[in-house]
Amino acid sequence: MKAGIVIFPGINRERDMAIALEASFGTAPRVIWHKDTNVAGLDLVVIPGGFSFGDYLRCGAMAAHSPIMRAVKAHAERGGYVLGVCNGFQILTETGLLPGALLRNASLRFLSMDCHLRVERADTVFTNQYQPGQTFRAVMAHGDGNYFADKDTLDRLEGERLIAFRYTTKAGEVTPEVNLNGSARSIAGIFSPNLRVLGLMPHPEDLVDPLMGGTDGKPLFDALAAA
Ligand SMILES: NC(=O)CC[C@H](N)C(=O)O
Repeated sequence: MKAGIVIFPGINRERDMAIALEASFGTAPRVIWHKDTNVAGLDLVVIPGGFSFGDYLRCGAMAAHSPIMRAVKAHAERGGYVLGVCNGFQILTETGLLPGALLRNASLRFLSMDCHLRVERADTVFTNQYQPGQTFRAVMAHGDGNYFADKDTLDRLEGERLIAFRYTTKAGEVTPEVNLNGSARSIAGIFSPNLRVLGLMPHPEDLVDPLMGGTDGKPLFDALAAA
């Protein structure tokens, strides 16, 4: 699978994402500037985290209108893979590739800390190297990670099994105490209906090497590399 990373002004997590992808894929991802207009030849488009356009207006709202996003949308409509992490997830919701929105954290504070994610389904190209129901450690670093969608959308996401990850305790329990940003139904990440677009707030790329303090995020990149 050939991967590329899209960069917008203010994005700052592309190096970490490139290192994580290269460690699993064996080749460096293509780097694409937001003013480019095509993603031809790529199987996977990754939108990394950061502060695109300084988080002005709303996180991800301006990036969603960059020229490259038309090509990313067409790529997704053709059945291509897309991964959005943190600001990347926000950009995917603003683009309409994933439903809902990421609101200001319930505490109104920027949260920078470890969390545990429960794997809600492990039969996807992104998650098949985890076990269903398994928890893994990830790092959150965001001001606007409070996932919101209306009740019908949340019911549909649950009914169609499109919730990828939930914030839980290490033992896998959903509790309000560990849903630190206040996300609806403790949702940390969701899939598109064809399971080829994944957006999540915490950063799996932060834990892909023992030198980083853990490798809990590596199975996600290994799974993509093996697809
Ligand atoms: N690490 C990130 O991508 C942060 C996303 C966004 N700037 C926020 O604070 O919510």
